[in-house]
Formats: sequence, C-alpha cells, structure tokens
Amino acid sequence: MKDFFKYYLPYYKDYKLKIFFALIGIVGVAAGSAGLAYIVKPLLDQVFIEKDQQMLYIVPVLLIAVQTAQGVGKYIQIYYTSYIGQDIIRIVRDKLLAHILTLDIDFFQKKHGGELISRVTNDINKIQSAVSSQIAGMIREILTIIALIGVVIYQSAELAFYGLVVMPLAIYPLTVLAKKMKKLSFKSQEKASDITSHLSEIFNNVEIIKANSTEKTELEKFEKHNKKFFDINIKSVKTSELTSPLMEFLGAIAAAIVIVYGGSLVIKGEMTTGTFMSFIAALFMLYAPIKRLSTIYNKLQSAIAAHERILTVYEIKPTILTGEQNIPQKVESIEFKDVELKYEDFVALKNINLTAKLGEKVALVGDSGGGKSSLINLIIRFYDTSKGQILFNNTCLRDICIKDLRKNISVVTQRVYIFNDTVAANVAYGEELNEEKVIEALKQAHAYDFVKDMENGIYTTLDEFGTNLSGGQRQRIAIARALYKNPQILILDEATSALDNESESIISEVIDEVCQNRITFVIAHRLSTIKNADKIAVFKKGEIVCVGSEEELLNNCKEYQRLYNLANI
Ligand SMILES: Nc1ncnc2c1ncn2[C@@H]1O[C@H](COP(=O)(O)OP(=O)(O)OP(=O)(O)O)[C@@H](O)[C@H]1O
Repeated sequence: MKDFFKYYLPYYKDYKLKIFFALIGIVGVAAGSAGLAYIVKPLLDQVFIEKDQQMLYIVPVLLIAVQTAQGVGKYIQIYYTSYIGQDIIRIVRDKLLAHILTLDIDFFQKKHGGELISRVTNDINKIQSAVSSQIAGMIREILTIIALIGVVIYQSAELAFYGLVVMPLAIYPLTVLAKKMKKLSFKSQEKASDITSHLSEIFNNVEIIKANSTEKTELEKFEKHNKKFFDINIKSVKTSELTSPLMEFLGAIAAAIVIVYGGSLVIKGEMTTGTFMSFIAALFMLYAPIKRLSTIYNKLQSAIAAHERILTVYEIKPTILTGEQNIPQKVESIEFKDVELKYEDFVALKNINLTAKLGEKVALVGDSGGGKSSLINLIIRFYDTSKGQILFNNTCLRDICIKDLRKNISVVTQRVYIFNDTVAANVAYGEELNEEKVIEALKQAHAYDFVKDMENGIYTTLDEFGTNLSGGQRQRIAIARALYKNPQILILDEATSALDNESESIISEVIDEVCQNRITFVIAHRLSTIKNADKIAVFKKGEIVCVGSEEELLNNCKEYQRLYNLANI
C-alpha cells in the first residue's frame, strides 16, 4: 500500500488549492460528527434534567449548525476529491496509452486487443476511486475517529478504556480479509480482461461467426468466462462483507462492557446520565467510521491489484529503438546483406542478399510462409534483423530515425483500413490536409472518377469498415493514401489479391504507373500482377532461392517454374 501511495503522490502536487478545499470539507465532516455526539450531553443534562429553557433553544440551533457543517463539508469534499481523482486518472490513462503505443508490434501481436482495452479502462477505473474518494474517505474517517475518541476520552477516560480496548482485537482478522481481497481482486480483473478480449474477438470476427453459424459456440464460450467472473465477484463480496459483521460484533461487545460498567457508575451517582449518553453516542458513532475505514481498506486492495497489473505493462520496454539520422534525401538503393530474422527462436529469414534500386519494382514471390512479409517487416522496422545489415544507400537502417523512415514509406496491404472520416481525411491520414494534393493522389490511384460522383465528393464521409465502397474502390483509396505521402519507398503487400480480375487489372496498371521515381516492393500471389517487375525474388522456407527478371527465372529457376505452372493450371 505504501508503494501505491508513493507512486501516485507526485500527481497531487498540481492540486494544492483543491486539496486545501477538500481538507476543509473533510474537517467539516469530522467536526460535525464529533459535535453531534457532544450535543447529547447538554440535551440530556441541561434540557431534560435541569430543565434549562434557554438551552432548549440553543441545542436545536447547534444541531442544525453541526448537521449543516457536516453536509456542506461532505459536498465540498466529494466535489474536490472527485475532481482531483478524475483528473489524475485522465493523466494516468493518457500516459499508459502513450507507453503502450511506443511498444513493438510484436507486443500487440502477442497480446489480445481486448486485454489491453481492459487495462486502459477497467484497471484504471479501479484506481480512480482509490486516488480520489478512498484516500479522502480514509482521511475523513481517521479525523472523525480522532475527534470522536476526543469526545469519548473527554467525557470519561476510564470508560473510554473499556470501550476502546476491543479495537486492537480487530486488526488481525481485518488484515487477513484484506489480503484475501487483494488476491480475489487480481483474479477478478483478470477475468474482466478475458471478457473484454472475448467480446472484442466476437465483434471483430462477427462475419465469420455468422457465416459459420457458430453464434451458439461463441456464446457458450462467453458464458463460461462470464460465469467465472461472477463466481469470483461473489467470493469477493463474501470476503469483503465479512468486515461489517465482524466490526459490529466487536462493537457490541465494547458497548456491552461500557453499559455494565458505565451504568453502574450512573446508578451510584458517580456519573450524570448526560455524560453517559454522550459517551455511548460517541462510542456508537465511532464504530461506524472504523467500519467504513476497514471497507475502504478492502477496496484499496482492488486498486492496488489493478495498479500492479498496470505496472507489468510499464515494465515492458520497446526493443526496436530509433536511430538519429534522417533517411537519405534520395534513397538510391536498399541493400540486404546476409540478413537473418528470428521471431524468438524461429528463423523466418536467412542468408538474404538482395538489392533494390531507385525506380525499380521488385517483386517478392513464393509459397505461403516463405518469408515475403517478414522481409517487409524488416524494411519498416516492425522487427530488427538478428544477423546481417540493411543499408539505405550507405546508411544502416538501424541508424535512421524511425519516424522519418516511416514518413518516407507507404504500405498498402490486402486489408484496407478506412477511418470513419471523409475521403479527403482518409487519403491525407497522418499528414496535413491539402485539397489539391488529395485530388492529385486520387487521380493517380484512378479513384477520383468515382469519388467526385459521391454525394459530397472528397468530403463524403466513409464508414469505419468502408462498406459504402466496393473492394476495388477501397483498395484505390488505400493506394491514394499511400501516394499522398509521396513516399520514397512503396510497398504493396498482396494489394490486389482480394480483388476480382477487372479490379485487379486496373490496380495493376495503377501500380505500374506509380512505381516511377521510387523503390517499390510488390508481394503478389498472382504472378500476372508482377509481369512488369524489374526483379523477382523467389522465396522458399525463409531463403531467396533465385533473383532475376521473369524471363531469366522462367529459364533458370526451378522454383519459379513450379510456381508459374501452378498459376497457369
Ligand atoms: N510475428 C511472428 N511471430 C512468429 N512467427 C511469425 C511471425 N510472423 C511470421 N511468422 C512465421 O514466419 C514465417 C514466414 O512468414 P511470412 O508471413 O513472412 O510469410 P509469407 O511468405 O509472407 O507468407 P504469406 O504468403 O502466407 O503471407 C512463417 O512460418 C510464419 O509462421
């Protein structure tokens, strides 16, 4: 718990004035509670026993005053503590996402998107109440306890001893319960994250689920996760709610002792009824904040568990580190020298030697799993080589600033990402929007003809999945986006494989046109797309087995001949 508070303490320094107001509120609540207990004495002794007329009016006024102090105090405290808590959590959430976004692509491929969403939402929400209302609650309850103990001791130090002696007895069982709560919270958050993961998987794959009629199977899987989540939460309720009866039991024992001992003092005339009643009121009122304090302590365990889960994300550091140099003004060549790539222990590429020159279109072909996409992963530095070097002119790729590198590379994949925004914003994604440049890029991609006929031209809003476009149109928007950047390196990864023959031939023409003045890599399953390639590299089991023009390969490369024959069956 100490570590938890130490971690969040620096965040509070920007809220000094707000903390001050919150504290005033907290003091108001604590003083109000103590005042209420104290009023019992003049009410009984002076109003009821001594029949003091003046006090008859003073006591109710005092009562209204202390209740108002308590109410206003509570309002002020809740407003300011919530403000501080929400704002800290906003910053923590931004910071966590900023960190996650610096991590390697490998991290995202291994982690479920849903799990990450759960960290950024569920886990952080758990911390929110801890850094705001629970901390304030703790301070408030502690102050209230101190104030009430003050009243109790002031009324009778001797009785106070009997009333409070049972308190230390509560410490051990409460600590055991808190430990159990922390474990359960950890498990509960894990389950919550399983649920978000599963939900995001279902919604992302809904087309496959419906097409295969597996709604029931998916629902059953979900129900299992949901039931486990329920079981753990019920266990948590069982544990945390034990605190209350435990405290009530101990409170009753204390009250019983006080009644027997204090009652005998009143009977003997050694204590006034008012003092006794004020004492017993303070004692009863005292057990409520103690009970609340232990509940807060339990809830804090769940925040601590969430915090520990978040810390594990912070412990992961990016391994793909940026270089300092800018990408060459003109990339004349990209050279792979004895390159090897490992995914953990699996060697996906080995002995790769390949050169691509300015103006060239280099095609990568080969069986599925041959290593074509892995080569692209290296160029855009999603992964780093485990051996060998990649040179841009004479500059080592690792020495180039990643941001600058990616600014100069455009990738078009088979899966087109459309954002829920206008055509123009989709084309200019990540860059400043320039209308003329958007139109130019759309024209180059042979997309302007259909875009200008849309309802609002380039300002027509596309939906997230691009469902108001055909597959070929989506692909052309993606090519326009790639060209808008005017990249030095253009990568087309299976960009035409999802298209029908007509769309494919249009896109292939577009690709031929846009290859000039840059280096282009094309991965294609259909060999027809790469007929005009300057160079074809044939991949087999992670190695390049032949490189050459189509004609050369048809004459000399058995693997290419095999692929060619397969394609022409
Ligand atoms: N992120 C990864 N982690 C571990 N292994 C991977 C990863 N990406 C690819 N692989 C493995 O590396 C090998 C090469 O994969 P790669 O995607 O480069 O092949 P490819 O030639 O592009 O295949 P396809 O034509 O099917 O896209 C495969 O065996 C694949 O399972």
